[in-house]
Amino acid sequence: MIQLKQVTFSRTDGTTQRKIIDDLSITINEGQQVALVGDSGSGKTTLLNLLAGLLVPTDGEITVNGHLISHFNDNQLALYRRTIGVIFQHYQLLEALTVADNISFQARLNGFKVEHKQLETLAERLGIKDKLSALPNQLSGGEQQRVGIARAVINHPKVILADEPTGNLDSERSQEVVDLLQALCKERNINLVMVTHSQRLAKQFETQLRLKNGKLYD
Ligand SMILES: Nc1ncnc2c1ncn2[C@@H]1O[C@H](COP(=O)(O)OP(=O)(O)OP(=O)(O)O)[C@@H](O)[C@H]1O
Repeated sequence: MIQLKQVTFSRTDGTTQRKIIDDLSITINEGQQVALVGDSGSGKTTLLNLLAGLLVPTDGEITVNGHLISHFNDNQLALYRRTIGVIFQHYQLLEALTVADNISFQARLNGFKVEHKQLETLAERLGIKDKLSALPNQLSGGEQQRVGIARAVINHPKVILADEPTGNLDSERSQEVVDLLQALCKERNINLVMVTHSQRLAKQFETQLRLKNGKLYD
C-alpha cells in the first residue's frame, strides 16, 4: 500500500519557489495498478521519483508498505530503493552484458540470489528465453523493454514504477509490453504505477490519476 499525505515538492526557480507537486494526497491499495497521466511538465516523473525515494518531499508524508520513506535518511533510502522495481523509457540496459546478466546484475548487486531456473522461467514468461545469451543491441525495442521488465520483477518487488515504458515503441509493441507488465504484476500482487501519454493504455488500468500543475484533477 502506498500513501501520500499532503505531499508538496518545491524547486527554487531563481528567487521564487515553485511547487512541482502541490499538496497531493493519494492512497494506492495493495496490488492496485495505477496509470499516471497528464500534460508534459505536470509533475508525473517528479511524483515517480518521490515514490522511488530519489527525491524527498518538501512537505508531507509518503508511506510505502508501512515505511515512512519521506522521513528516511540516505542509507535507509538506498536500502528502500533495492526493494522496488523501476522501468525506464530508454530501457537503460548495459550494452556489454548479455540479456541474462542484464536481468540479474542489479539483483545480485543488491545481494539477492538469482537461480538460473528462476531466470529462465521469467524469460520464458516474457518471450525472451531464446535471447538470454544475446547482447541488448541484438534485440528489438519491444524485446529490450521485456528485459527491463524482467530486471524489475526478478527480486520480487512489492512496487514497480514505470516511467513511459512504451515511449519508444509502436502501438502494437506498446500493447504487448503493457499487457505483460500488468499480467505479471497482477499474478505477483505488485503495485504498479505507470506514467503514460497514451489514453488507450491508461484506460486499461483500474485507476487513472490525472495530474495538472502538480495537483490531481478528474
Ligand atoms: N531538475 C529540475 N530543476 C528544475 N525544474 C525541474 C527539474 N526537473 C523537473 N523540473 C520541472 O518540474 C516540472 C515537472 O517536471 P516532470 O518531469 O515531473 O513533468 P512530467 O509530467 O513528467 O513531464 P513529461 O511528460 O514531459 O515527462 C516541469 O515544469 C519541469 O520543468
